[in-house]
Amino acid sequence: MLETVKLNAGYGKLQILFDVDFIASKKQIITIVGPNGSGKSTFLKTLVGLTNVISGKIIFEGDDITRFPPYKRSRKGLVYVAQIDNVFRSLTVEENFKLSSYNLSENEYNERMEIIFTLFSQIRDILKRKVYQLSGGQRQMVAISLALLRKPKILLLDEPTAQLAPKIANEVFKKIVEIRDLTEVGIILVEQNAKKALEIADNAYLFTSGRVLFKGKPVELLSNPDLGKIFLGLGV
Ligand SMILES: Nc1ncnc2c1ncn2[C@@H]1O[C@H](COP(=O)(O)OP(=O)(O)OP(=O)(O)O)[C@@H](O)[C@H]1O
Repeated sequence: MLETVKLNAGYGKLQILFDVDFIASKKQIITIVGPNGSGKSTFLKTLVGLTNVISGKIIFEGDDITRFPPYKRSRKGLVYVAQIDNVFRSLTVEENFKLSSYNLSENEYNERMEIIFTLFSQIRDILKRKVYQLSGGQRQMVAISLALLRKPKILLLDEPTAQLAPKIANEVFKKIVEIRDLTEVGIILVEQNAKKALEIADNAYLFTSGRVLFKGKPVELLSNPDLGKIFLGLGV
């Protein structure tokens, strides 16, 4: 469904990603792990059109979208949730929803909100609250809900559990699993919290220095002493 072929990309002339071959499908969680600075976020940004592609291809649902502007990719269903500043903090939760849905009919809006309320039942109770009053976990749930409002086919999550307490982080991971199981959405998950993110994944990638060092089943990564210890600090 989404594929990159020998993708080379970076910022201006600075190349960060080298020959990245990658595949993601609907109803799957693909987790990308790797040390700091290995290009994980840059890869997500490249998928949504925020970096400079030097060569290679990005294919989404049969279309070559390598040169598409970001808005076209989003309209096609590639929706990115940034690590920080992913919500308007001075607005209420409901105002954030309304702003993100300006192009939806009332029916479409209500339909999608029902899905969101099913997945995130507590959102109903915080609709009138300003985002800056919410906990980190609630804020992250709102950010993911806003992305779901845009009817993604593939959701790109950049460290959704960053700065969250372990218990709250676990709730976010649970929600990510529910999104996979209850919708058709595919999820590409970039995480520092490698162990947990690999445990919920269907497939895994390990990036180092902008290259794919490993791709395969997460259990192989979790149980590989060299990869786990050296790159992920898993202590296996
Ligand atoms: N806007 C930018 N302009 C130039 N270089 C950048 C920019 N953003 C990131 N980089 C560089 O790209 C490299 C990869 O960074 P990236 O954020 O993609 O890594 P990462 O694997 O997501 O790291 P982390 O886990 O620390 O978030 C780093 O060397 C970083 O300094």
